[in-house]
Amino acid sequence: MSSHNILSIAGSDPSGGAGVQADLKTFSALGGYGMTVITALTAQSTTGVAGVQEVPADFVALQLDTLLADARVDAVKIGMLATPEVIGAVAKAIDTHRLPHVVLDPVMVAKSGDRLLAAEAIDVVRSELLPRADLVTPNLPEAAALLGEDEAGDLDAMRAQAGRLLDLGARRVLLKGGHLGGDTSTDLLVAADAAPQVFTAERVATRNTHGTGCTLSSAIAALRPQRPGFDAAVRDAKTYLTAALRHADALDAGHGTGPVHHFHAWWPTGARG
Ligand SMILES: Nc1ncnc2c1ncn2[C@@H]1O[C@H](COP(=O)(O)OP(=O)(O)OP(=O)(O)O)[C@@H](O)[C@H]1O
Ligand SMILES: Cc1ncc(CO)c(N)n1
Repeated sequence: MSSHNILSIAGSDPSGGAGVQADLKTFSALGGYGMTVITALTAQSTTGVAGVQEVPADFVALQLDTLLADARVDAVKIGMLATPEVIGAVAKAIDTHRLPHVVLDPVMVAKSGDRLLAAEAIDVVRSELLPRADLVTPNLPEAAALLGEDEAGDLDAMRAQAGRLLDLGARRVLLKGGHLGGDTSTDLLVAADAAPQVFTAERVATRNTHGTGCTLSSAIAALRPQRPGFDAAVRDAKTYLTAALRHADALDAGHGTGPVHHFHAWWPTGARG
């Protein structure tokens, strides 16, 4: 197979730092061919979200069915979903089209604090999407919201919460510890049928972290078809993200929380698979 088709189902971020724009840059940098189904437009910059225009669920379904009637998709990244109706349309497409390697980033709130998912939709993510995803990648606040618990404050609490997310029906969970602080940035991968794995990277000293979550989940989706399993895809995706964070300060894309840099000259060609 010459290339892999990677589908992003997500919202648009005009600043190019998050959403489908970040996803496409990531797919390209890692040797995938990117496709998109857009769930919402945001009016957004590095300083915040000024507005959200949701795409009607039947039009999300039409985008999915039109694309998937024609094209093979090798992995899927799901990001911003906005409404319960859109979640329903995406869940249906996963079943109807038997989508492979589904990576669910349960986006709820932007770095700026603005809501990207209706509060009443959290229950629907839990019941409709968690069991359909091959990997779900919550940050600490998202895991807490899905569980209806307080945020984990250390690695032990992360282990316990990741286990409870498996109990809710998730197949694999990558619980991202970026919000814990400290000198390192530690994420925990758990699955029902494998020992937990800890992925630790140096914490990059930058305020430009807009789109880290989008980038990580997209990198995992892009790499999964090129790797033997999710653990190898997560390991290499984290390496990619850390490098993209290291290059973030070279950009000049706004005055707030700037984006990470998908500059692939530094990504070793041999590692692209
Ligand atoms: N300064 C940093 N240096 C290195 N890695 C980081 C840094 N900040 C975050 N990360 C890593 O980036 C990934 C995503 O981080 P985080 O937990 O903050 O996700 P997020 O809140 O979902 O991001 P987003 O707001 O873009 O959705 C994780 O692997 C985390 O460990
Ligand atoms: C469209 C979009 N998706 C996801 C995020 C998460 O950071 C964002 N800020 N904007």
